[in-house]
Formats: sequence, structure tokens, C-alpha cells
Amino acid sequence: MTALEYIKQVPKAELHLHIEGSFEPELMFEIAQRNKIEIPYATIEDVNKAYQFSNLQDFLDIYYAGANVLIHEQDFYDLTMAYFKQCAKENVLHAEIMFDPQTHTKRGVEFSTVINGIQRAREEAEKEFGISSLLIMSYLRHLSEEDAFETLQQSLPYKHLIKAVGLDSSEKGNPPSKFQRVFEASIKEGYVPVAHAGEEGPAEYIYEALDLLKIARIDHGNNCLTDPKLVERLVQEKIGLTVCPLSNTALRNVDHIDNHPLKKMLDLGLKVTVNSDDPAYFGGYLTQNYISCIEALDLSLQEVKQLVRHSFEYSFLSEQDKEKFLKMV
Ligand SMILES: Nc1ncnc2[nH]cnc12
Ligand SMILES: [Zn+2]
Repeated sequence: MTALEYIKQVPKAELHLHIEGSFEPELMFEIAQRNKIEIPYATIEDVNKAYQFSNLQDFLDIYYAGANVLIHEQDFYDLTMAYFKQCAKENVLHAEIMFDPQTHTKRGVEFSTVINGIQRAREEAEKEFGISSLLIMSYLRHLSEEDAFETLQQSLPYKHLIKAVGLDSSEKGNPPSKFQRVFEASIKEGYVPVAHAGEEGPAEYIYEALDLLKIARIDHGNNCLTDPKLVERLVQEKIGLTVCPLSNTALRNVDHIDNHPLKKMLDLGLKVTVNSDDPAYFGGYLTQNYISCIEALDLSLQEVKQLVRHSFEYSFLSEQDKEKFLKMV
């Protein structure tokens, strides 16, 4: 079997997916119309023109604007269900889904509206497609620590539905240290900590995420490669890295997929996984991310199997569930 044949059919897990980043233009048009909200695009060509990014901030401006049309519980349900339908097509059997409550609560949408819509889709996906999932509530790092504390408070009635907390949005100038106290409080509440680090920001932010936020996994982490001591530590401590190849090229963190460091990271012994980040904006869901890397980096079947194994091993599933899935790969 070739690596390409293998990846298309094998059960796999996605560990880095922003649900707001799976908002396809067609669904955005539909929801905008029913909620009577103007969006700056009339056609798919307009969208394609707008979705040309030169850095993370460029993308975030467009991504937050898109999320503005999400108002009702049904909107969050539709958004999440569309992602699960894609998972079912690709044999993604487990998904660890990030959501950004502040993107919505800042606009006057209740926390309960967001999570109830997402939760209903999760339950249905489990029943209909057998897809397991868990939620990562992400704090927006361009906002204040106080704002994040308020979000933590709002989440408490729904603690049983949320596995982890994350940190996303504009990385440069917003170091992990800004959120040390709110992560401490989140851990006390039982949330597992993760954070975006080393996507655009320096290796120093990865050290901060490890030492100050006590993270269990790093989102992206590519810039660890500038610091051999840090690489060694990540290997020794078996820290999972949720790498997002098509995101990295779309946001110009990597100039071309042929130059993506995924294979190098794997060769160094880093516990890398492949993920889609914001697939509606970056041109591909999970399988396409694998396919692009297989083709550009000439990954072997063994290497792809290793990546798929990592996707379960570095998930937040129970040891028993990990075993169950690993038997299938
Ligand atoms: N790639 C990314 N980096 C930081 N914040 C994000 N929010 C959604 N996608 C993101
Ligand atoms: Zn991300």
C-alpha cells in the first residue's frame, strides 16, 4: 500500500482545529442571509480574493469578520455539524476542537448559545457517525488577562463539557507570561492547558508556555527549530506538537510546502502530528494536509503511520481509548 492510499482510508485524529476556522463560504452566505447580516463578499470569487494572507494578523482580521454572522445556537450547531460531516467523509474518528468564546461574547452572544450549539452537534456526531470529540476553550491573547478570567468564570457551569483551555490569536507581542495566572486558575478548575506557541513568535514563547503555563501540548511549535536545546527538551519530555502544514504556507510562515519542516521535525524525534487549523481558509481539511506533505516531502508509509499513531498517542483520550484506536491504524 502507498502512503497516499493509506492516509485516505485509515482512522485518524485531528488535534488542532478551530471550529470558527471551518466556516465554509457557502454556509457563511446562508447564515448571513438568514440572520440579515451584511458580509463584505457577494461571490465565491470575492472570497477567494480576500483569502490571500501575508501573515497571521491578516488572516485573523478576516476570520473574526466571518464569525460575526454567528448569532443563534442553530448557527453554532450548523457550523460544527458541517465539520463533523467532513470528518465522517475522511474517516477522522476523533477531533479535539477549539472554540473562541470571546469572539462571540464580545459581540453580545451568550456563552451558553455558543457551547449549546456545539455540544448538540458533538452528541449527534457521536451517535450518527461514531466520531468522538472533546472541546478546547481558547483564550484570545490579544485581549486582556482580565477578559480571559471572565471567560473562565463563564465556562464553569459547562466545565463537564470542556476538556482543555488553549491560547490563540495574535502571537507576537502577546507572550504566554501575560496569561500565567489565568492558566493557573484554569488548571485548578481541572482544565488541561495547551497554547499556540512558536507559530510566528520566538522559541522563548515556547519556553514560557512550558514553564509558566505548564502546557501538556503545543499548538504549532515550529519555531522550536531555532533552538537545539529546546528541541532536545521537547523530545525528552515527549511534548506533542500540533503542526498545521497548509496553515503555515497560507500564513507565509513557510514559503512553500516543499520547504515545510514536518519531516525534519519527525526525524529529530519530535512528537509531531498533522492538523488543519482553519481548513475553510487555508485550502484543505485533515487528509489534504497529509496528502500535500506526502507529495511535497516524499513521506514514506512508515512515516505517515507514525504521524497517525501520534495523532492518537498525543490526544487527550483516555489510555483505554487510545489503545482502542491504535489497534485500528
Ligand atoms: N493559526 C492560528 N493562530 C493563532 N490563532 C488562531 N486562531 C485561529 N487560527 C489561529
Ligand atoms: Zn490554531
